Amino acid sequence: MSDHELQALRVRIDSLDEKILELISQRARCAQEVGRIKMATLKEGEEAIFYRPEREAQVLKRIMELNKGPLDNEEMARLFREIMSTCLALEQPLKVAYLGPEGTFSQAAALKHFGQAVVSKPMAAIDEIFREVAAGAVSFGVVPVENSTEGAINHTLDSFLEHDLVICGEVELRIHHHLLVAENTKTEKISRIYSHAQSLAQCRKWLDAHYPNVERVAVSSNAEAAKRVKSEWNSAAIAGDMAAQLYGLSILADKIEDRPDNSTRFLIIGNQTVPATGDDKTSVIISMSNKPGALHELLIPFHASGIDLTRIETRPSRSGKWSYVFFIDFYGHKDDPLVRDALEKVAQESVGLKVLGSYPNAVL
Ligand SMILES: O=C(O)C(=O)C[C@]1(C(=O)O)C=C[C@@H](O)C=C1
Repeated sequence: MSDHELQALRVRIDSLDEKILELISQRARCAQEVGRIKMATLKEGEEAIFYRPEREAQVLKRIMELNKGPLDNEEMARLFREIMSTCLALEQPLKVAYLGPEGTFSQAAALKHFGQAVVSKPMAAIDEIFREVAAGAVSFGVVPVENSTEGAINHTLDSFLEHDLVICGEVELRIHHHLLVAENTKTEKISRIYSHAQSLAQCRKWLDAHYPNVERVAVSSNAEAAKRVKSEWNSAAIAGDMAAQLYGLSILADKIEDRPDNSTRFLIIGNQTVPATGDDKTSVIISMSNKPGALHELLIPFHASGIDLTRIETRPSRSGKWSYVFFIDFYGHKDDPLVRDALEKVAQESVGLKVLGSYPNAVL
């Protein structure tokens, strides 16, 4: 390519950037106006709801449908995710709690779901995230609920039994673990590997093959593991890209998770119910009396209505020895007539039914 052609393309890019800038500014002014209308139309005692997950899901899906490349749909949606995130911050900056410290996969999930313009607040434990949201100190919380390799995150399920919060969204994150070392680590003398117990489990086979005799130490988070390695010359950490960058560690071995599709699903918890988008999921907790065939009976109404269940987990109910509750996720919104019918029947058969929330299927 000649200098002349390069120059011409750069002039074109400058002119396109000017148009994009003008359009983004116009869009931001529209969002400000939306914010003003939301405030002006409030009834007495009502609080303005600026964040609208159902609308955000629609915007992102529409962009993916309209996109003709060369950027792929996910990349394009991610750009719009950030534009919307900054537009929302003009209406009202969102505060979101996640499982800290900084650099955890939970923080990555929060930023993936809400965009970089949120104010994210690290919490020390899952239960604290629930409490922070319940107390109104933050608008939303992001909690891990299941991992494709290791299964349910029981702390999160149990917290739903203790708090009255609503699930307003979900986000799935591909989890790539790396073996990280600090500048002063003697890599041939590593005698200890720190990580969260879940991450150690997700890399078990790799560790057995490469570091069979090295002590594995479970700590409260991957980011905490990364932090510790900074000051120890004989240890390494298993954590992700964010932690590596934040704590200035280098990657000794990358993508060491045993399963290449290793992913974690996170839930967004808050206080606001979300209207239907036409592509939603619902999560419920059901307790049944302790009798033979209880689970079968509970599933009949879902089957009869053709509702597609995506997950069932069982947890001790905490209200009696050997009694259990079922956490069930399925496609559909609680206001869909078919879902409403099925839930009415389930309520009749069960001892207790609690709808944790209906929310848009994860777009990104
Ligand atoms: O449509 C709205 O209600 C808006 O506030 C605008 C907007 C956007 O930028 O598109 C911003 C934040 C909401 O979460 C959803 C959408």
